This record gives sequence, structure tokens and C-alpha cells, in this order.
Amino acid sequence: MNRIIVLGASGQLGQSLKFVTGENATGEFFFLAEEESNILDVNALTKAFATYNPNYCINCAAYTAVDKAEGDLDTARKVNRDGVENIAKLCKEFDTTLIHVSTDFVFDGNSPYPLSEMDTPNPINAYGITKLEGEVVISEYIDNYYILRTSWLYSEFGANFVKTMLKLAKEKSELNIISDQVGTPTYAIDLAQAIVAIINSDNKAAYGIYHYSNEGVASWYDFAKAIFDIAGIAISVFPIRTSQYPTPAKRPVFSVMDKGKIKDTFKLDIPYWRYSLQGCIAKLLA
Ligand SMILES: NC(=O)C1=CN([C@@H]2O[C@H](COP(=O)(O)OP(=O)(O)OC[C@H]3O[C@@H](n4cnc5c(N)ncnc54)[C@H](OP(=O)(O)O)[C@@H]3O)[C@@H](O)[C@H]2O)C=CC1
Ligand SMILES: Cc1cn([C@H]2C[C@H](O)[C@@H](COP(=O)(O)OP(=O)(O)O[C@H]3O[C@@H](C)C(=O)[C@@H](O)[C@H]3O)O2)c(=O)[nH]c1=O
Repeated sequence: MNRIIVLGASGQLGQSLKFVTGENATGEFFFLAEEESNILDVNALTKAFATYNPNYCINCAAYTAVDKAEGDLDTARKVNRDGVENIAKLCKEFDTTLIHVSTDFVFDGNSPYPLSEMDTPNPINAYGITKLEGEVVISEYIDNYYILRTSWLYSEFGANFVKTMLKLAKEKSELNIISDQVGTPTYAIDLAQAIVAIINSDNKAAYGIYHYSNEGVASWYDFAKAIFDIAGIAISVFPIRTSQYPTPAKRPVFSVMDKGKIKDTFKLDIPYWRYSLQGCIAKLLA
């Protein structure tokens, strides 16, 4: 039976993994508390690898504050690059397969078509730069890794755009939402299920980088409209340009990903984003 440690277990994806593996888990999952799995603390991390002797490590730990990272590059880099290096070294030492999560924000947004794993990253913000550095450092240490780039994660857990919109709807009667940044919302529960499917496939010939999001395409405006439609909330939502909503970090204008590789390799059926959103909102409003 696989022994799997999860780092960053209290974040949104970590909690989603805990939820999906709660019943009928086909491996032994260990969701490490933050004090035993600070990815910057090599001693603690080494102890965790020695204790659990995992054959898989899922890294959900990351610095994810996109705007804050602009003024805090060193901290973002410590977590998203140096912390990942610590993990990769230990994966090498313990012969552990690493499942690491990365982002659509490693791309610049200038692609005219959905991004495949063959496309060249070119991040345009500090968060994206450090996430790409994390990807590179993994490939320098080990071959037995899966890097899953995903986008626009939301769920009933942690902080995310869906929860922000539901909160703002309680405070405001109208919202302005950017309509010229296009990508795909991804339900963290669906991503967690894909991760479990990858582990269950035990396909050692398939190591490498994969793109995973829900199916379909939306702008942040479309995403917000869908949230309020599904939640039955009456609020005025206006589409605006990026220039009308200045933020410290630049964001890619187009980050739709091509999921062909992950679907073919692991025989995955990926849900349409709006259907998954319905499921999440039903849980949030229950
Ligand atoms: N959220 C999104 O929209 C997207 C996320 N991703 C990627 O998916 C992955 C999961 O993201 P998500 O779950 O949403 O992010 P969260 O921010 O919800 O979770 C990240 C977790 O990492 C923890 N963490 C931060 N620093 C350390 C450290 N030094 N050691 C151990 N844990 C640490 C955080 O703890 P604390 O909160 O205490 O800092 C938090 O619990 C990340 O790699 C992210 O880059 C990719 C695309 C979209
Ligand atoms: C709150 C708000 C946001 N927006 C815009 C700003 C931004 O372009 C977009 C999303 O804003 P957020 O700050 O919620 O999301 P952001 O942190 O940019 O989300 C990103 O997080 C990282 C971790 C990733 O890896 C990415 O895939 C992506 O999910 O919505 C509005 O237009 N109006 C608003 O009222």
C-alpha cells in the first residue's frame, strides 16, 4: 500500500485532499501538521520523511499571496523555490515520488491558444517567477515527479475567489469585475481527485509536467456572474478592463490550459467548470 505524506495540509488543496481521501482511501495518507512540515525547516522535514518513509509526497505548501509577493519576493522565493528544493532533496534521499502543484501564472498570457506542457513559461509577476523556480529546482534533483499546473483554484476550504465574491455580496450592492483576463476556474476537490487517480495509476513511465484545470473558459467576470447566478444572489456585476482595477501584480490575460496530456495519460474525465461550481456552492450554502 502506498504511504503518502501531504505538506501544506491546512491550505485549500491540502484540506480538499483530506476530504477526498477521507473515505475509501487506497493508500495511507499522512496529513502533516505545520510544525512537523515547515518546508523551510530541513530538520523537521527530514524527521518527517524518516518517520513516515513515504513513497509519495504531495506538496500543497506554497506562498500564494499574488499581490503581496510583489513587495515580498524574498519570502515568496524562500517558500516557492528554496522550500521546494528542500523537499526535492529529501525525495531523492528517500526515493519518494513528488507530486508538486504549480500554476498557470508561470505563463505570460500572450498565447493565442490553450497552453500545453510544451509551451515556454515566461512569468510576469513575482509569484509566477518563484513558482517557476520551484518547478526548475525539482527537475534538477529528481526524475520521479509529477508537476501539476492548475489555475484559479476554489473550494469550500481556505480563501478563494468564490468565497470573496460571496462575502463582497453581503457588503456591496454592485461589483466591478475584470472581464479581459481569461482562464478556467478549478474546483480543488476535482484536482484532489485527479491527484489520487495519478497515485493509483502507479504509472512510473509518466513522470513530468501536466496541466490540470476544469473544462471550459471564463473571465473573472463570467466566474463572478456564475457564482451569483448559482447562489441566487441578486447583485449588479459590471465587466471592467484590467486597467480599471489596478493591482500590484500583473496577471496573465489568457491562461486557459490544454488538458490533453493528463486526460490521455491517466484516462481522466474532467468536469466542466460551471458544474463543479454548482457542487461547491451547494456545499457552501448548505
Ligand atoms: N489558490 C489558487 O488559486 C491556485 C493555487 N495554485 C497552487 O496550488 C497549490 C495549493 O494552493 P492553495 O491550497 O490554494 O494555497 P493555500 O494558500 O490555501 O495553501 C498553502 C498552504 O501552504 C502553507 N505554507 C506556507 N508556507 C509554508 C511553509 N514554509 N511550510 C509549510 N507550509 C507552508 C500555508 O500556510 P499559512 O496559511 O499558514 O501560510 C497554507 O496552508 C500551491 O502550490 C499554489 O501555488 C495553483 C493555481 C491556482
Ligand atoms: C475582488 C476583486 C477581484 N477582481 C479581479 C482581480 C484579479 O484579476 C481577479 C482574481 O483576483 P484574486 O486576487 O482573487 O485571485 P488571484 O490571487 O489573482 O488568483 C490567482 O491565485 C494564484 C495563487 C494562482 O496560482 C492563479 O491561478 C490564480 O488563481 O479578480 C476584480 O476584478 N474585482 C474584484 O472586486
